[in-house]
Amino acid sequence: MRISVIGCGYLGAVHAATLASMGHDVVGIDTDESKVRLLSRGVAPFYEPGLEELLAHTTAQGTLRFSRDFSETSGADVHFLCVGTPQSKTGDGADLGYLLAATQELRRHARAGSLVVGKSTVPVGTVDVLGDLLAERGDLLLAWNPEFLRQGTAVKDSLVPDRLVYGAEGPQEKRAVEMLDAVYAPLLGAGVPRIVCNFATAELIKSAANAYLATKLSFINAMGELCDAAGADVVALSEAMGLDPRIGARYLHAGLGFGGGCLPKDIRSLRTQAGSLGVTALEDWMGSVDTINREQRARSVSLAADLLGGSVAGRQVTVLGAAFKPDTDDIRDSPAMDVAMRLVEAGAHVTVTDPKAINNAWLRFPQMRFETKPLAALDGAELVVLATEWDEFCRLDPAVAGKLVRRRLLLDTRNALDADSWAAEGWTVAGLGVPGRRPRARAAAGQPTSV
Ligand SMILES: NC(=O)c1ccc[n+]([C@@H]2O[C@H](COP(=O)([O-])OP(=O)(O)OC[C@H]3O[C@@H](n4cnc5c(N)ncnc54)[C@H](O)[C@@H]3O)[C@@H](O)[C@H]2O)c1
Ligand SMILES: O=c1ccn([C@@H]2O[C@H](COP(=O)(O)OP(=O)(O)O[C@H]3O[C@H](CO)[C@@H](O)[C@H](O)[C@H]3O)[C@@H](O)[C@H]2O)c(=O)[nH]1
Repeated sequence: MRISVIGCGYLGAVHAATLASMGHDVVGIDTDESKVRLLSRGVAPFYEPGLEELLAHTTAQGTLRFSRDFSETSGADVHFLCVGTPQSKTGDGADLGYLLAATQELRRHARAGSLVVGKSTVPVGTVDVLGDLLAERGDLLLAWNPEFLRQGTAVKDSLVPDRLVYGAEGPQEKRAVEMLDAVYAPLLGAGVPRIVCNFATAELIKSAANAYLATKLSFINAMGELCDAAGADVVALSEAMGLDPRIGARYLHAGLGFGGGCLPKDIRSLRTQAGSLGVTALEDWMGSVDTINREQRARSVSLAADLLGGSVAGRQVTVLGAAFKPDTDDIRDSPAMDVAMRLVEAGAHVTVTDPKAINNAWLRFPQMRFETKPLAALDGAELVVLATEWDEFCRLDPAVAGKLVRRRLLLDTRNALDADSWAAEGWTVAGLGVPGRRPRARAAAGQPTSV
């Protein structure tokens, strides 16, 4: 099929490349000239494992191209809206300005009978607003197909998704579903489940999924606070809980909490939606999830001060990690950068290192020093803070690191390192929710776990 993808950021570029790899003829449209220039050469404008190979292949074989010119959408049968819906500057709701602008442009160029499909994450009711905009044309179809990919595994998540959700309604429903089935034929053929529902349900499925993940994370982090107060160990607690298949171990990893361009803004948007629709229990709930999450950043900074004898002022602190999670260069609402900034504000001299996110971070945070090599970043540190659990940091040799630092103090905010081996090299290791820090227990399948 001929497809246009409007908005080629972390979501759209991956979506465009994976659709092209499935055999579709795809044009990606973005207003950002530098992004379009890079993508057109088959170069990814951000770090996402597997994307560059896919882009290089599909642009070279001619099934994928990029443009700033909206008129290029006129040949497409299906258009995917993938522009940003960031938190609005005036409140916690979503800023729909990019989505409205893109829809208006598309209305001018899309050919009769083509299908407009939203993938951006939106507050419930947005599709109706876009539907009204498109209705002025009278010959375009509309569907909503929220996206669930995660950065860092976005290519795999797009090629092997857990499910496909189609929001479709009214007299257009049958045709919209047929067209989406044709787009996703290889995935459906491989057995990916498909759920067809109305617009409001499709919008809310996406919000609910992110809110649930965030809830799980804030729950375990609140339990971590309780563990700190009670002398218990949240790592063992989480592991034991996660072995119950009704609970599951994923998104139960306690530590610094969640960040990124999705979960934080999406729970705030859901909070606003719940408030405006009078569901105050959910509004309060989302508020608590957000508050607990933010508290992990403050707790980390106060633990850093405790480790340094009460204050970080004037101390040399190395923060391992800038990205909001491993395997991405994205620093949007990054817990790591938040902690680094709070340490700077408390008077510390902060050096940050990250395998991929330094280029995004150094322009925005001139108050700190950046190093691309972790060993160089450790030089002279009085405290090391692990804030993003990149493999490269988890593999650091505590003996080698110990020779570079001034003091062997480690705050592992992700509870990701093997505390025993660091302690064996003379390091004092602290973490969130692990007051009497013990090594992480790893349950072997079928064997009893002792912690
Ligand atoms: N990042 C993810 O992992 C992910 C996953 C699922 C859903 N989402 C949702 O997808 C949407 C996009 O997120 P993102 O992370 O890709 O954002 P992003 O900021 O990385 O990308 C948005 C892109 O849209 C472009 N753009 C803005 N206005 C435009 C216009 N009028 N016409 C064409 N292009 C325009 C921007 O230049 C940018 O490249 C959001 O609603 C987000 O919540 C994101
Ligand atoms: O056990 C865990 C798992 C994750 N995180 C943190 O949670 C945040 C979000 O992680 P993840 O969900 O893997 O990344 P995203 O790429 O933000 O993906 C989320 O947001 C996307 C955008 O809406 C959705 O499409 C995905 O389904 C949803 O997982 C990161 O800061 C992680 O460090 C933890 O602290 N502990």
